[in-house]
Amino acid sequence: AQPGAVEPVAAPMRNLTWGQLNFLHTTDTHGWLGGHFQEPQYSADWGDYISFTHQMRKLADDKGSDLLLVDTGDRVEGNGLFDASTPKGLYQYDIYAQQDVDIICTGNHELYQHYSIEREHNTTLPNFKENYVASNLDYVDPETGNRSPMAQRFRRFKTKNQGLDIIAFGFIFDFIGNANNSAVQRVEDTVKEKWFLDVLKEKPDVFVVTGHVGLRMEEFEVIFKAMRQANWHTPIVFFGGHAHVRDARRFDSMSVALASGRYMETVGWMSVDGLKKTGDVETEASPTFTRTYIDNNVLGMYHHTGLDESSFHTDKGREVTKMIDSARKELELDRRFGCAPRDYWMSRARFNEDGNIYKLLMDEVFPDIIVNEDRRNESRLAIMNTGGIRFDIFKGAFTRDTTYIVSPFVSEFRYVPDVPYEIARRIIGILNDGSRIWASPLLQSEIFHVDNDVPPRPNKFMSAPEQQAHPELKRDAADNLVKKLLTSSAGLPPPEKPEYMAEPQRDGQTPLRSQPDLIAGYTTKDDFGDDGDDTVHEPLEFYYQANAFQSDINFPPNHKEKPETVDVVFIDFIQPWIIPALKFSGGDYSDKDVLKYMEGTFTSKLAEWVGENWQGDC
Ligand SMILES: Nc1ccn([C@@H]2O[C@H](COP(=O)(O)O)[C@@H](O)[C@H]2O)c(=O)n1
Repeated sequence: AQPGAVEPVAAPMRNLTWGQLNFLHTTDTHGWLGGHFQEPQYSADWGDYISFTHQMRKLADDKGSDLLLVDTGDRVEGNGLFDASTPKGLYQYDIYAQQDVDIICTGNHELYQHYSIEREHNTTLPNFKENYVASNLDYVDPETGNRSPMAQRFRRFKTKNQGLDIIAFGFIFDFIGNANNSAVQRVEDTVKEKWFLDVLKEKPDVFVVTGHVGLRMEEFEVIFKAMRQANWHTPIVFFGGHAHVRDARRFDSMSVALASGRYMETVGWMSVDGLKKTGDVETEASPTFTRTYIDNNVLGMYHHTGLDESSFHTDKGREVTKMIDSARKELELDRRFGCAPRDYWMSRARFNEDGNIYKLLMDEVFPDIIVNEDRRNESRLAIMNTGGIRFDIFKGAFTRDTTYIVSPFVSEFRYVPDVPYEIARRIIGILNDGSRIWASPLLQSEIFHVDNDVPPRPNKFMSAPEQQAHPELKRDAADNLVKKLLTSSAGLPPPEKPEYMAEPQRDGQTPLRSQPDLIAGYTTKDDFGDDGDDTVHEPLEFYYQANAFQSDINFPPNHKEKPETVDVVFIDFIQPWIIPALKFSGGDYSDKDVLKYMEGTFTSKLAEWVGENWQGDC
């Protein structure tokens, strides 16, 4: 682990089950190759992971089984190691490439910016060559406009020890926010293509579908159905991501899916037994599957390899730890901007309660930072999506690294000037509408005049991915909240507590407080049961948050008086929802009415604010 990281402590562990074919899975690492400095249970770095995979491959060789490494994208954006350099990723791509990943695909974060698509194309692709698979993603040459597959559409290979015949795919969900030097083909169209249908006629021992796709998203369903229609008898193992959660799903008796969390907190383990090898007597495979979510720390890695501090680490692993350490120094990631006076949580505190990160932003940060000198005296509503905040703030040092961990995006503030307050006040309620209005194609065409070909963009995409993946159990409560929001006069969440914020959700987990020494962490419940986490944890609390939050700035001091007009200021990412929300509120606005509000990104403004306001000791 990195120097300065807090040491993990031993915790009750569950063992891994090995099979004929085994997988280690990373996803949504978002630049956290240095591990977590303030959370010991996730403190292993990419160098430790390299040592771990080396030792696990040796174990596989000893057992005569096979081990494959999979990564399902979103390797970039979300940590100083990627975001703090100019250009972004100056050190990250090289550090990441020290790992031998057998199957790798692309996430949406590799595609938001023109620049990161170029890096994917000219750096990650050559680094991983035939291991990179892009089943529904094309690269568009910015000079010629020519469109060609980002990488091969599928990969066929034999495993090292048993010669198992594998056909692997690499999908991305139907993402539409990509820069124009890439093109994502809809999954439902891809599975009708000749090349895909031809591959399904083959009879490998296993299909491996990697995808930057949440396990419960429709895209995996579509792929599974298309595959099973063409091929009834081949086991299929899916590896997904994007949702930032630990999850496993059973599609049928021969097909399962695994998702392995986020931010290098989790290394996913999947084992498959009962496979039939090509050439075996013509009987059907009857595979069995196991899954484990490994907490990313060296004590767990020692446990699973049966090694210790003196025998576990490899030269290459140590070398990569040094690469990370020196990159962090070059980037001055430990430079302290201020000291957070307490913890601020994204979902471990209620939306409107002290200690909630959005409340901090609404009440303290926005009124200071959302200022355009020429319009300083105008009343304004400043709106941001909760998904724009990516991580909690822990009490203690707030560093250059923390800034990017909390807010990695290059988003800026825009505004629509002089909107009648009667219209503007309704926006926040509509953004947080828990009913299905945003998903209605009729509403899109009739009210928003959006071309019917444009798929609706559900408003939950403004919230944090972890919440987007959260079970729909809160829909009724969310609808009630919306009704209140739409009828409340300020458009702000009403003062009384909405039902769905009243009690924490534990993701259906069993409380384990009977064991006093447990560290709080993931207690996953998936289609396999509730024994998936390698470390036995005390459950974390989870409070549902709104999609977007709002600060009323420079309002008349007497709260009963309301301004005639306000500037509607918002983070650029949510423009696709702001304009329809304005229309829905009775305002005839379009993208043409949107102007830049001020210089600087939210990220830079947050860092300045911390520097000016959190100058205590830590
Ligand atoms: N510029 C951006 C980009 C993304 N978001 C938020 O992130 C969510 C997607 O996150 P994944 O890591 O799962 O891809 C998206 O739904 C937004 O909430 C953002 O706020 N600004």
